[in-house]
Amino acid sequence: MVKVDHLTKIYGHRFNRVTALNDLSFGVDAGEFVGIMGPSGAGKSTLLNILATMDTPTAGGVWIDKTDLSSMSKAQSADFRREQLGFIFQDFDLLDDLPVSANITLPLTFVPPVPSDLDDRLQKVGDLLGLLPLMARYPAQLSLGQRQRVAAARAIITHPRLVLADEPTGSLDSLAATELLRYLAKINLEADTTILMVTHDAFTASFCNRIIFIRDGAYFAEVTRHGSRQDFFNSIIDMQASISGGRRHHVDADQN
Ligand SMILES: Nc1ncnc2c1ncn2[C@@H]1O[C@H](COP(=O)(O)OP(=O)(O)OP(=O)(O)O)[C@@H](O)[C@H]1O
Repeated sequence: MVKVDHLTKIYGHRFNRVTALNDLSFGVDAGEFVGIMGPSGAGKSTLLNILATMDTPTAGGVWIDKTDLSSMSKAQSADFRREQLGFIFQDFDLLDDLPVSANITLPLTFVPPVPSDLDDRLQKVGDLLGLLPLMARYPAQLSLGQRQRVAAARAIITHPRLVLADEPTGSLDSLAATELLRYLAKINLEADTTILMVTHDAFTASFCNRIIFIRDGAYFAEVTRHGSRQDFFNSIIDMQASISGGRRHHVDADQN
């Protein structure tokens, strides 16, 4: 589904060069919920920007469902972004003047023709994300967690091949974060949506099926969930400790 192939991104010129991504390769299968972790400056945002077709690599390439991102013009990239990708970012980006329902359907009403099954899709994502009672409200009348669920609904109403999430729980308290993560796991399972999520947080990452760790722009290691979420959480903490050369300390995944 996603192939990141020897991806390198160098910013700046000559005396001021920063290698943000350094020959990074990995793959993601359809239906996976993959987390990307790594220390600050590891290249996570750079990777996400390239996957989102917002930036281009210096070398190497990315394929999403057999589409070579480098083969597209700017206009094609914009269409690809709108039609094939869904985005969930930390600061929701909802339009204050539109009710929840119109915020969710925005990616489908923005560029005509509006699909004939718009109401049906709205009903389905509203149901999936527990938003049906909130459809007539405006963003200002929602909690932060509810707003982020609206953003998640908006991200999947187009039936994207891939959802890219950047610290989606960053603005939420732990209760709202847990709720959102349960919904993301549900989207992954029930809507059969492939999700790639960048996060610093081991608790957030423990809702994924697999975590890819990057350091200094290069692949470092990965951890796959086999047993309980608590075990997976502990493995993530271990790997975070080893990536930063520190010692591990386990805490309870549900009290983090
Ligand atoms: N536009 C840019 N120009 C020059 N250097 C950049 C630019 N964007 C990022 N970098 C550098 O590239 C490296 C990777 O940055 P990136 O933002 O991808 O890391 P990150 O893993 O997302 O970090 P964080 O966890 O702190 O958000 C860093 O050294 C950063 O300073």
